[in-house]
Amino acid sequence: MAENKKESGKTDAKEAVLPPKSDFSEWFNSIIDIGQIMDVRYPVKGLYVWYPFGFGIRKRVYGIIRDIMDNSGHEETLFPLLIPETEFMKEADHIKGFEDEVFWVTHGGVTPLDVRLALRPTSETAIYPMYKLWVRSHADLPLKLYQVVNTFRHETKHTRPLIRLREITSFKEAHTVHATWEDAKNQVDEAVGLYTDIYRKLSVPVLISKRPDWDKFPGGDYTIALDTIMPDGKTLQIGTVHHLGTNFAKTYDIMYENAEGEQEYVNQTCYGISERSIAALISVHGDDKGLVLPPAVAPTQVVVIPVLFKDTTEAVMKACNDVVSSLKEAGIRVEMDASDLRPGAKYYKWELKGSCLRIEIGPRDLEKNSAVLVRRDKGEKQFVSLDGIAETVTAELKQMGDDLYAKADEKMKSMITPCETLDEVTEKIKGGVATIPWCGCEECGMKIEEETNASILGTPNMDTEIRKGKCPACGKDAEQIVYIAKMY
Ligand SMILES: Nc1ncnc2c1ncn2[C@@H]1O[C@H](COS(=O)(=O)NC(=O)[C@@H](N)CS)[C@@H](O)[C@H]1O
Ligand SMILES: [Zn+2]
Repeated sequence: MAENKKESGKTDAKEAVLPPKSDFSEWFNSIIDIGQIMDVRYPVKGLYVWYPFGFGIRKRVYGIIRDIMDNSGHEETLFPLLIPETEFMKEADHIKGFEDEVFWVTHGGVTPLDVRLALRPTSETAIYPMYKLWVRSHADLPLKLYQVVNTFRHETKHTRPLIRLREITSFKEAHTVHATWEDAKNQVDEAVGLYTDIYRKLSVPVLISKRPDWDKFPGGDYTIALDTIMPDGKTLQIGTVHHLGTNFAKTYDIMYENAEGEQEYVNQTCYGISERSIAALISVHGDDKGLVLPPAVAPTQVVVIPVLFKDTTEAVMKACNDVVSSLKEAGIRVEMDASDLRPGAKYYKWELKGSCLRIEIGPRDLEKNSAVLVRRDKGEKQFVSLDGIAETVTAELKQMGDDLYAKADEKMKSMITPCETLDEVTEKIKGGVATIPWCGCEECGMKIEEETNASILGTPNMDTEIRKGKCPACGKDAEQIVYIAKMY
């Protein structure tokens, strides 16, 4: 699809002006549109349409996710979308957690269905009846499957593209089965590590915490969550890992014969990531000019722009074509922009689209066998030799991914403030995350959330965060701290 031709209905980049990133909410809504990520005009609330450019980012993000899942003993599969009410309504806590959110199919054509079918909000109740048929002995364990599907949740809170959808189009859910509680705990820890690796490849820093009991997954034992801090200081939950214990095994009667020949309930985990991963990378790295995409997921990593003058056009075009071919040979996603746009308009267009590097070549560069290279995140001009340009660019792209992570990680850490009183917390969560001691009892937790009008994300998953102090709700000695923030 030619970029500068006005597509039917698309907001032309020149017309719509991107608000400054400091007005994050408006910036995000605008970048989704003029950055050609998703079209929000689909006539069903909470459902959005991927533009091809946005889908190109999604394809690479989920390529990274699949690569990490496939190389850590998981197998990908696919379960049905529709779940019979009889199966869906089996696990009491799970039902309570999802009954307000589930969409039901009640008719086949004009014929009412004798059993209503749920559109999967998540797939435990589709998968676990099959796990009961598949798991027989400890030799079948561990079973580690995942799928990337669309799921449906009738979200009542404010829906938002990529952040809170009613059709979650990119729901990667893993469901594992183990012989013991300890094996499942080890899998939870492995999954947290895999998610951390995924987000490191997206250059997105994460806060890892154990959710308080009142916020764990419905039907689970405990939940470890990965959050990131968005530019407006609110946190976005971008991954969750749940230890399910034997809860679902007892509900769905999933048993295995142990080495002593006895029947035992299995222990399970499940863990999910959605297109919030894309919301996070767009939000954390973007700037006033538009998208800043980590090279690993940018549809166009390099744009080559010829600087043309009448008498040197042929030589410059040849040099540019040579650069494009050598970068393509090195596996780099490169485009040449030889359109008749003015150079300034070209820079604007490719900066908005988040291409990582711009290479300009004009007659003066040719005389020195060099080119001008400009990195999207830094903006400075570098003069590089045309010799070995593919190696130079490959190294620069790697460096950019590392630098984006380091910069975002430093920024996130600067947005976390240790506090002693709830008034301090209420102040600090306007621009980030507060930490405060907590005695660990639910009543105090509820009181802290109420007084600060914010959420307890949970206790840091790393022991490094131990800080002794007094629980602000009851004054007792507290051995742990909690993260508190406004959440999306
Ligand atoms: N409405 C939504 N829109 C976009 N992403 C969502 C939405 N609801 C949840 N998510 C994302 O999906 C992840 C997994 O969802 S969940 O409810 O926490 N966990 C599960 O459903 C478990 N079955 C693990 S797959 C969440 O961490 C969150 O990042
Ligand atoms: Zn307390």
